[in-house]
Amino acid sequence: MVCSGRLALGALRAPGLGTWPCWLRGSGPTVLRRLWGAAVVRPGFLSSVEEETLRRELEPALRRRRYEYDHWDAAIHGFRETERSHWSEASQAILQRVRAAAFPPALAQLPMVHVLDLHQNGYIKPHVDSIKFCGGIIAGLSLLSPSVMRLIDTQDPQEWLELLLEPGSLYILRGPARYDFSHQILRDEESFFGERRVPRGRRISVICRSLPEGEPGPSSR
Ligand SMILES: O=C(O)CCC(=O)C(=O)O
Ligand SMILES: [Fe+2]
Ligand SMILES: [Mn+2]
Repeated sequence: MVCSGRLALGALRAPGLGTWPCWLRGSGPTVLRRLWGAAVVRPGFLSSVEEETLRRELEPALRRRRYEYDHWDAAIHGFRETERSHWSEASQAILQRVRAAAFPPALAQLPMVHVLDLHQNGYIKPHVDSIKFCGGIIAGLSLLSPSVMRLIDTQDPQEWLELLLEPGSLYILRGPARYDFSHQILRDEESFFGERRVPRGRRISVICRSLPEGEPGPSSR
C-alpha cells in the first residue's frame, strides 16, 4: 500500500516503490533516503487474534505493577514494564516471526523480551538506547493504541522522520536509525502525524533487541 501524492517530499523514489509509504513522513528527501531500510514499519504485522493473544498473556503481569512517573531524568514517563523469557506457544510463534523479520539469522539476540506499558498520559522522551544493553537492531510490536514515533538526527535536529505506529504494526530500527537518530513516542497532546491527529491511549509495546556488541552470544558461553 502506498499513498501517492500525499508526501510533498519531492521526487524521491524508494527502491521498488513509486512514492514513500503513508506511515512515514520526514523533513525531506535526504532523511528518507538515509533511513530507507533502517527505520521500517510493517503495518498489520499482527493479526487481531495475535494481538489479542499477546495482550491477554501480558495483562496479568502488567496489572500487578504501578505506572511510574517520578524519575525526573528518565526517558520514559507514565509507564510500567516487565521483561519476559517464557511465553505461551502461540506467543512464541509470534515472536519467532518478529525475530525472523528483523534479525539476520546469525545475529545474537537478547533472550529477554522487553514489554512496556505506556499509560494514556505516558510518553517517551528522545533517547538513543544504551549500547551497553542493546545491540544494533531494535524491533517493536505495538498493541492497543496508535502512536507516533519521532526520530531526530542527534547531529542535526532539522533532520527528522516520523513513524505512524498502528496497533498490530511492527517497527524495526537499525543502522543510522538506531545510532544516529534519537527516538521518542509523542505524548497525547502532541500526537499528530502531519495534519492527522493520532489520539494516544494506553499502548503496550513488545520489544526484541539484538545483543550488545562485544557481549558473548548464548552459543559462545
Ligand atoms: O515503546 C517502544 O516501542 C519503544 C521503547 C523504547 O524506546 C525503549 O524502551 O528504549
Ligand atoms: Fe528506546
Ligand atoms: Mn527500558
